[in-house]
Parts: sequence; C-alpha cells; structure tokens
Amino acid sequence: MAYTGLPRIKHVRAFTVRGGGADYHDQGAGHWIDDHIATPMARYPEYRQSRQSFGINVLGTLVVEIEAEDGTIGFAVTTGGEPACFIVERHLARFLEGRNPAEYEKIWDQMYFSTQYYGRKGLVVNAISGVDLALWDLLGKLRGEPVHALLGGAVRDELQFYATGSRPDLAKDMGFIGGKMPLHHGPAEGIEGLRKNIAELATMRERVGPDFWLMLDCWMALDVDYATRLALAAHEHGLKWIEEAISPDDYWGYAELKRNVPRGMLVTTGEHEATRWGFRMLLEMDCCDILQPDVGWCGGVTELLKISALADAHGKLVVPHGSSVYSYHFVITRHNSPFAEFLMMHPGPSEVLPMFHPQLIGEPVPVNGRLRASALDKPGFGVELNRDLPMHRPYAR
Ligand SMILES: C[C@H](O)[C@H](O)CC(=O)C(=O)O
Ligand SMILES: [Mg+2]
Repeated sequence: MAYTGLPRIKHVRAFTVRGGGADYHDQGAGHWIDDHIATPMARYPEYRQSRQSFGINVLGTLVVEIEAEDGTIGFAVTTGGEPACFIVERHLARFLEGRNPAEYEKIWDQMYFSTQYYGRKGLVVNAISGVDLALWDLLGKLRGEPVHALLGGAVRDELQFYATGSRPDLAKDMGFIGGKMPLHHGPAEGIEGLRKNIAELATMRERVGPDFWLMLDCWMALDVDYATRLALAAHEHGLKWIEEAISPDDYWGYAELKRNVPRGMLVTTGEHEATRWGFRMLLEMDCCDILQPDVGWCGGVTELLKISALADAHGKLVVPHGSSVYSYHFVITRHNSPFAEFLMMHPGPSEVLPMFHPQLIGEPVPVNGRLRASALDKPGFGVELNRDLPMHRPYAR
C-alpha cells in the first residue's frame, strides 16, 4: 500500500524560455562560449567559428512545473525547449498526475520504460530529467527540507569549485581551484591548429603558475590519434585532464585514449551520456577516470544516485557537468564527488554570474571558489523561477 501522507500531484506543466539559463549555449554575440570552439561540426569550415551556426542553441530551456493538490509547486529547468514540452505534457504527465510525489522510483521507471522505444538518451532523457528534478523540488518543498537532506545530508561543510571558461587566469584570481578551457582547434585545422592549442595552454600555464589545475574541454571534436597527440604534447604544460575528447558513442576509443595518455593525466567524459546503462559502459570498459553526468540530462537525481553508486564501486569520481543547484545538492552529499564545476556565464568571463542566469531567483554562486553547505539550506533546490521572463506553454492541456 502506498504511503499517502503527502498531497497528490494535481498537474504537470511544461514551458519554454529563451536566452541563456539551462540552455547555457543560448547566449548573445561575443560570448566566449561561442567563439571558435572545436566541435564535431568544425570539419565543415562554415560551421567552425560559431556553434550557434550549426544550431547548438536551437532547443532553448525546458521548464517543468509540478503542482500538488495543496498548491505547492516544484519546478526544474533543463535543456529541451518545445520538443521536450511535447514529451512532458503529452506523454510523461500521465505517470505523475494523481500520484503520490514520494513515488519517484516508480515514476522514473514508468517514464523511462514507456519512452524506451523512441528514447533512452538525448532529448527524451533530458525531458525525464526535468520532470524528475521538478519532483524532487516538490518533495523537498512539501517536506520542508532541502534536496541534499533528502539525499542523506551533507558530507562536508562546503563545496569547492573549478571554473570552466576561456580565462583560467581570471578564475584563479576569483578563488577557483582550477580552470577548464575550451579547445579552439580541431583535427580539420591540422598541425597548425594543434600547435595553436598547445600554445594557448602554454600561455595559460605561464599566467597561472605551476600548481593551478588546467584542463581542456574538447567537446567531442577529436579522434583518438589527435587526442593522444594533444595529450602527449600537453603533458609538459601540466594538463590535469582531457575532457570529452571523442564521440560519446565511441566507448572503444575512450578505452584506447585512457591507455594512451601520459601517467597522471586524467581522462574525463560523460556529459552527453545518460542513465545507469550508459555509465555502466564507461565504467566497465574503463573509458575514463572521472564521470561527468549532467544532472539535467542523465536522468535526473533519481538516476544520478544509481550512476554514482556504480562509479563508487569502480573507484571512480563523479563530478557533474554544469547543472547549477541540481549538481550542488548532490555533490555535497557524496564522498566520491569531492568538487564541482562552475560554468562561467559572463561573456568575458571576468565575473561570477549565476550559472542559470537569468532563469532562477536565489541561485547561489561560489564566493572565493567555495560555497557553504548552509547556502543550500532551503526547501527543495532552494531557488524560485524568474516569472518575469516570457514563458511559452505550447502543449497546454
Ligand atoms: C566549454 C564547453 O565547450 C561546453 O560549452 C561546456 C562543457 O562541456 C563543460 O562545461 O564541460
Ligand atoms: Mg565538457
């Protein structure tokens, strides 16, 4: 018999919003995040200068709201836009409305298996993640507890962050423990491009000194041979890790790359991977040292708990990709997640802006590269939706 102490779920709603936020690639002109970054599409010269040119920001943000019978509303944001709204309203909502919000396991299972014939990864799992996160937010608000408390409580007093952006030197001045730079040139730009990549790393190493962590994010742009040559050349400049070097489908390539990189350099990946089954492949094939699930794309918190336990049993770290508060509430509860990512959303990036700016109100940001656990002590994920932004509900029921 299901526990019925909580108000039931009355209504699920899905909206789109444009302009940054959870779809953090949806930025204005001149932003570092769209400035000649190596991608799998960079083999075509016409799509090399800007990721927006090939449509990196076509989806926009998905906002999921779940309202309980007593009027309490849980919400979450992730990438997915209008097509994800369709999936949420026309397919997934049926597994929530009329149900007890504490039944997140059964709800997740039904969302995943009912969509398996057209889902499993990508957009569908983004939509499932958005619903799952909104459900955890609702549960926290109904119980008057932060999500991290529902997950077992903080295992440390504060979070420590590395920063992702084009200026690790500025990130160092802001107190971060490391800086992850986008790789700017892919294999199609030949040996000249490889030299430029290494020169940028060398310049940054000079600016930040010998001890500050420096990492390269390759956003799926390379092949094993190029990634190996990059890793070998980057070693003398103290590269801590090489991230998402090749296609997320090439588990065999990751296993080879991990064998090829110099001792001490880490291989990381997983932001475009989803569910316990995808991460099981990465773990069992020994593809990487650090798993980087995005909480809004991997299946939400319910699935992340399983991914994290699997990783722990394999002796691997889980450092979620981006994900703002959805990552913070999780990372603070896990020993095998010793630090977190902070994606720099300032165009420069010379200032700390909330990662999902401007969509969340009360989104905490690191101060001096750190965030006290007490900053997360509000019900649910501790943030509110900025309702001044124009939201659109294309599949209202
Ligand atoms: C900078 C990367 O290309 C991407 O936009 C963000 C990312 O992959 C990460 O933060 O990791
Ligand atoms: Mg990345």
